[in-house]
Amino acid sequence: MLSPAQTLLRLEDAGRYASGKWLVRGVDLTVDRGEIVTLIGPNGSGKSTTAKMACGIAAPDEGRVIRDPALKIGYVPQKLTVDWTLPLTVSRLMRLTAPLSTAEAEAALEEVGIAHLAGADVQTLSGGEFQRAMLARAIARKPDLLILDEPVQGVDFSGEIALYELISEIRGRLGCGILLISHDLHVVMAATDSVVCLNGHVCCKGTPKSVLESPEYRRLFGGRAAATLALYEHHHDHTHLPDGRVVHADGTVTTHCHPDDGHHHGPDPAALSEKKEGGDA
Ligand SMILES: Nc1ncnc2c1ncn2[C@@H]1O[C@H](COP(=O)(O)OP(=O)(O)OP(=O)(O)O)[C@@H](O)[C@H]1O
Repeated sequence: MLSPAQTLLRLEDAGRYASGKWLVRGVDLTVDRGEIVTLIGPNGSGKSTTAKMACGIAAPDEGRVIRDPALKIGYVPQKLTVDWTLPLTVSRLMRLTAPLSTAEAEAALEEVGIAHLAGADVQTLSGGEFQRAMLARAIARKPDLLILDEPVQGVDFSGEIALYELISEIRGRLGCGILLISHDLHVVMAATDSVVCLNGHVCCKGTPKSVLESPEYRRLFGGRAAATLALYEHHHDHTHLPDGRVVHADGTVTTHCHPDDGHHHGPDPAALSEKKEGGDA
């Protein structure tokens, strides 16, 4: 059970195994009501797999994913499988997978600022408009938890800022928790309460402020510490090979990696795992 009423989702040592390899392992994270938790990490580090475990599309093969069965989840996947040869209006996109009243659809489109595009063909939307339509679809049923897998794809820099501001506003209005996946921590930094960095497992985590201020972070990034983007670019102590094996900094090759397997020589993750200090960073 999730004891504090505020905790919406908890992953405990969660891992997913497929095609003979671990896609991600040892993921511990919680999302509380009203909190934005951001998952960052390089390509293939397990962010989407973690998001799928969080929303129940993929079951963990080890560890646990705990959430109230009655929890309403709004999910924006990284990829959408749609037959684009058929015309699809925004209004129809809203109802593709779930029944929705016209009033609910209109209210959600209004909330994300694209009510005027309800009748537009989805293929004619700009990158920012499309992401807003996806967001509208996810919030239409007033979810307790929003899971957004790279919600700023195809959006330019100023559009990204506007979208993250909108996501923060939605969190305030709905009072929901948000699990956000992003490559661009430099923009998302201001809009997140807590950051979890993945590299096949949890590499480090904490509030953006605590991560930026920690000696471990400064040791990792040196003179670039002020550049928040560096958190995403930092040197991981191992590399994942295409066949699923892992090359560690000491040259050892193993079939998998795990924080406790004795091959990891980065900063003590516990030192970065400071609990929320109160207030948004
Ligand atoms: N169903 C699957 N079967 C086999 N391998 C998979 C499957 N799904 C994902 N993978 C692999 O697992 C790893 C993690 O994938 P995942 O999509 O979670 O990474 P990601 O961090 O979201 O990457 P990106 O930033 O590129 O979107 C990748 O190496 C991917 O190729």
